[in-house]
Amino acid sequence: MLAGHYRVLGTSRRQVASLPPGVEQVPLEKALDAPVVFLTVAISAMPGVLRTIAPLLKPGTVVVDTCSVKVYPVRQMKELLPDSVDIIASHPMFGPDSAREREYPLPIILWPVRNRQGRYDELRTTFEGLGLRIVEMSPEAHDQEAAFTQGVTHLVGRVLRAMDLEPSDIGTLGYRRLLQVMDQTCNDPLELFRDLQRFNPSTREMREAFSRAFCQVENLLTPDDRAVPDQVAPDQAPPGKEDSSGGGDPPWNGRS
Ligand SMILES: O=C(O)C(=O)C[C@]1(C(=O)O)C=C[C@@H](O)C=C1
Repeated sequence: MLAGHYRVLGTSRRQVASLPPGVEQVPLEKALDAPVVFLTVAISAMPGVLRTIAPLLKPGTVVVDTCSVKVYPVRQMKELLPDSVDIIASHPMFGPDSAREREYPLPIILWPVRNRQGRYDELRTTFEGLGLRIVEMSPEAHDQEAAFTQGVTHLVGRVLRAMDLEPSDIGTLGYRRLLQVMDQTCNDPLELFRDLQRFNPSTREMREAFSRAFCQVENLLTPDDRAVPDQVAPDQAPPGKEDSSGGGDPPWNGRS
């Protein structure tokens, strides 16, 4: 996204075979010479990466994290980066799969953590120029809201995958959308799922609310359903739906 407008240098411990167009792979020290350094590493890898880069950063550099949770990496950056560098927290609310859809202006969360050089507004304007929708939100507010939006989506996606759901010839539109949620979330590394749930202080509350809601919905079935026979007696079944096999569940269960 940025490569059309800026010189983008990327660094990695391994040689990256297919770089995005316009991105040049360089050694770590050279990448850290850039005026703005984006960290695109796993949430759980942040402390290690910050310790590695801290002594190499030049005064005045702006460090921008892109983690999917915000309270934890912001605390780590404040603790581990030198006072001479500025810090911006960001979370692009899209990734390689979702960015392709582009159904709406893609949102990016931004928050100026330390803005002594005053470059925050410049970055904001750059992202706006790229067509992104800027949402300014504190790390705490982000994590609370993201737990009940992105966090619950990844939880449901992993639960559906654990059920071994498969595409079906008679799949309804809703079912196909469920499979999309499953595929999109499980296409991300398991590490992202674990980190999203472990490092966001609000995801436990979300998972508890999810379990309670699941039980609540199950309970919708119990009291009344006890009055409804599991099997529909042949004389109650609609014409042509009699169970002639003499056993087993009839295909029609009285619900449409
Ligand atoms: O596009 C994708 O593949 C994504 O999974 C992107 C996705 C998500 O939709 O949860 C994953 C991580 C980022 O924090 C933001 C968005």
